[in-house]
Parts: sequence; C-alpha cells; structure tokens
Amino acid sequence: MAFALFPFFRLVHAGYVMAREGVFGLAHLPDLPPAPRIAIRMARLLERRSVRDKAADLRLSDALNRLGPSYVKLGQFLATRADVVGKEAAEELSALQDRLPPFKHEEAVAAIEEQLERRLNQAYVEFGEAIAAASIAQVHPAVIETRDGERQKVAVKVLRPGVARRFKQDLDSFYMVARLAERFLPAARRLRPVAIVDTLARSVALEMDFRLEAAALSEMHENTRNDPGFRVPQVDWLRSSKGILTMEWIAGRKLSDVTGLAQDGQDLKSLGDNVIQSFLRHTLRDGFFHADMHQGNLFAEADGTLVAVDFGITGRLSVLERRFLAEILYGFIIRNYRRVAEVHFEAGYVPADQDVDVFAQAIRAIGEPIHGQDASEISMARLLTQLFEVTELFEMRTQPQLIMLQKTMVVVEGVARTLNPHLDMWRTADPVVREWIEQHLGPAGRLRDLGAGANAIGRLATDLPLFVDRIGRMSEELERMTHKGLRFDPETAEAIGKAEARHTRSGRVALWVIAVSAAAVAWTVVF
Ligand SMILES: Nc1ncnc2c1ncn2[C@@H]1O[C@H](COP(=O)(O)OP(=O)(O)OP(=O)(O)O)[C@@H](O)[C@H]1O
Repeated sequence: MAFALFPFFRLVHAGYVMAREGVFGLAHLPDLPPAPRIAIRMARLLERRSVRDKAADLRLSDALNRLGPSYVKLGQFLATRADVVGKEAAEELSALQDRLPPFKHEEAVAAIEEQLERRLNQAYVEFGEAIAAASIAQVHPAVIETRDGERQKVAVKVLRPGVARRFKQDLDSFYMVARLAERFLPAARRLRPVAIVDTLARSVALEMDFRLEAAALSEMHENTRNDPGFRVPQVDWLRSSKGILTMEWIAGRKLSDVTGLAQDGQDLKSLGDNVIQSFLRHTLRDGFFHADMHQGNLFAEADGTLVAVDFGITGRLSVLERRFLAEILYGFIIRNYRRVAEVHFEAGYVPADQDVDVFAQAIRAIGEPIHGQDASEISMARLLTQLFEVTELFEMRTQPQLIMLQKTMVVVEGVARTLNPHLDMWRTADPVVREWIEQHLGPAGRLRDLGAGANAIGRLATDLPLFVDRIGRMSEELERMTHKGLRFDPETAEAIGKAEARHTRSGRVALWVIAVSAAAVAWTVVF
C-alpha cells in the first residue's frame, strides 16, 4: 500500500517545491474554475519571499532543476508542446536552463570502471574534473594513448549515476497525473496525456543510452564527410558503452561566445551562413538533423569549421514529410492558400470534416503579411510556427517530427542571426537549393527520385511515363527560375504561377512535379 502511494508522495513533494519557487504565481487565475483557483491561492502562501521579483522563466527553471533530471526533461519536452501547455508556457520552458550541480568525480570514475570493465588508467592516461554538467550527464576532459602510441585529447560523457532509476520513479508519478487527467478532465482527454508521457518516456530512454548518441554521431559523420566547413567529433567506440561516451575533444570556441569569436578573427557572417546551410543540407538532403542545435552545442574551429556536439536528440524527416513541407511553402510563395490547406487534408493530417475554405482563409492571414516584407526580414521559422498554431485550431494531428523541425528551425535561425543580424535566409540557402535540385532533377537523380516518387504517390503510378517525359523540362524551368536566386516576391509568385497553369493543362502529374519540385526549392530557399 505504502509502495503504491509512493508516486503520490513524490507528486506532493513536487507541488511543494513548485509552490516554494513561485511557479503557481504564474497561473492566470481568471481563466481557471473556482476549485483550482482556490488551491493555487493556498499554494501561493508557501511561496518564498525572494521569488517575487524573479522572472517567470527563472522561477520555472529553478523549480524544475531543484526537482531533478526527470522534471527538467519533462519541462524541455513540454516546451515543444505548445498545444498542451499553451504558447506562453512553452516559450518560458524553451528558455529552461539545464544546470544541475556536477556529481562527484569518484562516482564518474566508478561508473567508467564498471561499464568499460577496466581500471580508469587502463582506459585513459589522464582524466580531468568535469567541465560541464547537465540533467542527464557530465563531460570530463581526458587523454588516451592511441595504437600508434600517440596521446590524444578526448571528451568523456558520463551518465549521471542513478538517473535511469530516478527517472523511472518520476515517470510513475507522471503517469498517475496523466491517467487522472484523462479520467476526470474531459478537456485534457483530447490531448492524450498518457500518450504524451509515453513519448517522453521513449525519448528520454533513447537519450540515456549513449550507444545511440554514438550511432547518431557516426551516421552524421558519414552523411557530412564531404561537406565543406562542417564536422562532428569522431566516436571512440572502444571506450564507449550505454552510459559512457568517449569522443574526440573539440578545441574550438562555442558560438555562444560571439565577442570571443570576433576577437579570434572569425568571419561571423560566413559562420552564420554555415549554420543555416549545414542544417539545410542535413534536413533536406539527408532527412536526418541535429534537433538540439543551440549555440552551446556548436563550436567554431580556428579555420571556421563548424563542429556540432550533443546528438542526444535528433530528428528524421521522410521523403514524404519533406515534400509535404515543400508543397506548403510553395503555396505560400505563389499565394495559393487553398492549395496549402488542401495538402494538409491530402496528407491526412487534418480531419476530413474540417472546412477547407475556412482553413485556407486562416492560412491567408499568415501568408499575406509576409508578401509585403523584404526578403531579409522574413523568418521562415516564424512562418512555420504561425502555420502550426493555425493548424492546431483545425485539429491537425500532432506531427512530432515536423514540430521538432520547426522548433529546431527557430533555434538555428536564432543562432545564425546572433552571428549576423542582417542574415538573408534566401541568399544563404541558395547554394544548398542548387545542390538539391541537381541531385533530384539532374540526370543522376532522376531515376532515384522517380523510384521515391512512385512509392510516395502510388495514386499517380499509372502516369509515370508522362512524369519521365516532363521532368527534363521542369528541371530547365526550375533552373531558370532559380538562376538569380528564388525570391519571395510578386514576380516569382507570378512566374511560378504561370508555369503551374501551363502544366495544369498538360496533365496532373506534370503539375504535381512542378509543384513539388518548386516547392522543394522554395522550401530549401527558405530554410
Ligand atoms: N567533444 C567535445 N569536445 C569538447 N567539449 C565537449 C565535447 N562534447 C561536449 N563538450 C562540452 O560538454 C558540454 C555538455 O555536453 P553535452 O551537450 O553533450 O551534454 P548534455 O548533458 O547533453 O548537455 P545539454 O543537453 O545541456 O547540452 C558541451 O556544451 C561542451 O561544452
């Protein structure tokens, strides 16, 4: 019995800590029914005096850090779910600083010896104090001796001892709240709280297994081995396990230190371009991207090479998802808001009983203001954010990978703009767009793309000969349109619109191909 009540006691404790840190003071009381309103007023009596002057995000962040790793992860996870916690809370949670005190050096050594099954000095010739500590792990500098007898500096990421057990216990409490909410709060049922906790449980389980992070590093290394100016640290598989990750030490400067970068003589503008272009290549070309690309996880080496660390969270986009996004952005460019609305229905993301015209009207409200702006002022991250806010109103089923992309886009664009406040997304994206066009529409890419297209659009399979016939012309069309860089302006809209109309007459497949291809171009330009 006492055991069964354990999650309940943990929740009471969590409520107490939140009350002390002033989290309940952030609730907007007039929106709440009487019972919770009274409960919150009572909880606020426990508030520490010193928290009254604290900013909202700091109160939340301090409370979650005090409650430990599981709550920090829950906070970070809910930051990506504005549909659940509301836009403001999601923004506050996005600013959550993951700062936990480091655990003891001896504990790190014990974990390494147990997991690598050898003495510390057999694995590393030197092993230093932790240089960074976060909710799940901390990182130590160390030195290894390679097979050739050379000394090489490495970074050793050690999982926080007991974090898996602690997380499991806290999950029991989260499940308890989710089940109660699903049972007694009809409004919460639609958000499927139990499924949310399931997703959190899965994603943290993956993040706590460093073999997966090592595999992500290795996959990214393979994908980017020929890319200019971008790399990831090499994994030392012999000194890695589920809770230990040993990798090459990165000696560069973090992108968070903009003053330092300028003093180093770095070209901040080209560094900003590099951030955007690298992210676009990973997303568009590989469909595999770093989903936690904040400035603390990016380093610039002396020659301007960008190095990304911390691959605990990554995102994947299928060919179809990439094309879905492409079509949407294409629709925005040519101001065909009805088409933007339709693709949501065609993809099955929005329930069929929603009204496509009203949906198109809501999308127009996002698109029209953009057409009046200068290209350098348009934030694609913001466009996507607004779009997803609208789609929520039309009960679009949550697409976790797309939301992850949009959230990462916000961060990536923010990092690039910190380095170069005058960043022009369009110009920056242009070379990556070209590369993508060549790969998908050039001679080498045609056959492969045809295969992917055939799988993806089975409904059009019978029209494939037509598809083959048209694709060459489309390639030229796109090349012409993007020759001077695709622009988000009336001229471009008109040019693509005309091309679309011409090909509509020539058949549906041609239209589809132009739409998707141009949209893909547009999408890449934008990102
Ligand atoms: N290969 C490396 N070389 C040098 N420093 C590194 C390396 N890997 C990680 N670090 C340092 O350790 C810090 C924490 O690493 P990492 O981000 O992987 O851990 P984390 O526990 O996932 O932290 P968080 O999620 O808060 O970013 C990094 O911000 C960086 O300062």
